[in-house]
Amino acid sequence: MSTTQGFTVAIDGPAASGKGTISKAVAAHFGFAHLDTGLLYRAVGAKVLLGVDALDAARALVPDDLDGDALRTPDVAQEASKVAALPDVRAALVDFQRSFAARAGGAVLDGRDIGTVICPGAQVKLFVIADAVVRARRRFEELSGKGIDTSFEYVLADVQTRDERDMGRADAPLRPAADAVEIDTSSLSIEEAVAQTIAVITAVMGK
Ligand SMILES: Nc1ncnc2c1ncn2[C@@H]1O[C@H](COP(=O)(O)OP(=O)(O)OP(=O)(O)O)[C@@H](O)[C@H]1O
Ligand SMILES: Nc1ccn([C@@H]2O[C@H](COP(=O)(O)O)[C@@H](O)[C@H]2O)c(=O)n1
Repeated sequence: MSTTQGFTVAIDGPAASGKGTISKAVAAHFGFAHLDTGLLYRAVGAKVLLGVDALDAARALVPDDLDGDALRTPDVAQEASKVAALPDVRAALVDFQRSFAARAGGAVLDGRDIGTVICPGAQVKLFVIADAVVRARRRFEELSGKGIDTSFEYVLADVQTRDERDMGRADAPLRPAADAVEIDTSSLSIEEAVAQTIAVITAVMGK
């Protein structure tokens, strides 16, 4: 393939599986733009916690709402996964994600339904998984490192509850696209996971 115009990499997977870390590194490697679509749902969830109606919040979302460590807490994550089960909220966020994917120069989007619903025509689809205890340990260490007061048990419960809700919802449930390549990061270093992903993308670009 001689151009990256409209080249889309869709990376889905359960909570804290490493998809954001991989996406950022891959975007930097290829010079693609990156959108962490979980931030859209987290931003809506954070507004709901402040008393705003979920659909109003989704419709009024602006890029500035997607910044800040305050969106990274387990409480906001839980609310994000509740609002993410509302079809109207999901529908309100589709155009923004598809416009991002279509931008010139290539794009990486990570989330839960990128390969199945948002960008079913993506040139590369990955499904990143890892053991739940490994994921919770990594996320707990990340949050502790940022000074966020939580416990491993609380983080594990957050990850497991969200996975169940995300897989069980009727609209755009978390699942791999039929043509997704699975990457299990349980016993991979970040460098190994990124290298595997770059190899998959490079192989597709060379076709
Ligand atoms: N292969 C790996 N080895 C060790 N730590 C990792 C690995 N991949 C990711 N991590 C760490 O695990 C944590 C979760 O990773 P990351 O934020 O990329 O997951 P995510 O799937 O994007 O999460 P979310 O569902 O919240 O969007 C981070 O602290 C990250 O540095
Ligand atoms: N494409 C997406 C992305 C995210 N969600 C929901 O948001 C929650 C938070 O996402 P993180 O990636 O930041 O963990 C997640 O649990 C999902 O409920 C989604 O539905 N679709």
